[in-house]
Amino acid sequence: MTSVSYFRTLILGTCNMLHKGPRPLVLCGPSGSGKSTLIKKLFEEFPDTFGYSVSHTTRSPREGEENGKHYHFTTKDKMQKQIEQNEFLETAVYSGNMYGTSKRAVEDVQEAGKICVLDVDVQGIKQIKQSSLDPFYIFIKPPSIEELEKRLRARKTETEDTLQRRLAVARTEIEYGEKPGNFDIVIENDNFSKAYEELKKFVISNLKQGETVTS
Ligand SMILES: Nc1ncnc2c1ncn2[C@@H]1O[C@H](COP(=O)(O)OP(=O)(O)OP(=O)(O)O)[C@@H](O)[C@H]1O
Repeated sequence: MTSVSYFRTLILGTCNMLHKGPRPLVLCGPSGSGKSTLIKKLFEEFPDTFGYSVSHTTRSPREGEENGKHYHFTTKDKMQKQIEQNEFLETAVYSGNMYGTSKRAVEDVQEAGKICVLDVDVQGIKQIKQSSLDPFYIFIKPPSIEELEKRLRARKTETEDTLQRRLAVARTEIEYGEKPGNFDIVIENDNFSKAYEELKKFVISNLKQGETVTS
């Protein structure tokens, strides 16, 4: 059996045995480290296997964004109430807007029989560690701050100001990411194909382990 077909079979088996979705994957890493690119490739290769949890936000929808698909658009009052009722795994504030991942959003993916993938910052990781989610924690590390700067400049999404802020945050995030025990695996994204293969191998081998334990 090829690794791809084994992977598909394996996940279905795990779902049936545990009566709930397999453990989610939480990816973390500095802005520009390559999380979105790695996740995109994983979704392209295994379109039926992984699902992204839909985050909540209090910001206004941008053109083309659909409620429930790109985000769950909500109000500050409503989101605050839900946070008080412990309905969120993690929340953060960026540019005055609230963002967060609800427990329901993860369950929706799991109930569809998929592995839930989350992309969160270090603050989110610390909050998720206080929850009962029990995911695999994956840190994506850039080869160096200089290379990170190069990639962020090439991406052309940042102003000089946001770039400098992202680089400053990146230093503390890398320190947290490299601290033993904080993550199940640290993947250095120097060569993209190599980093992707490492991610895939980690996911497959951990699901294999789960199957051995439960069968
Ligand atoms: N191994 C690599 N070598 C060269 N460029 C890469 C590599 N991996 C990713 N990139 C490029 O680096 C840029 C940043 O990657 P990406 O947008 O995936 O980062 P991110 O961690 O998701 O950032 P953010 O948290 O800001 O969304 C992109 O333009 C991507 O194409």
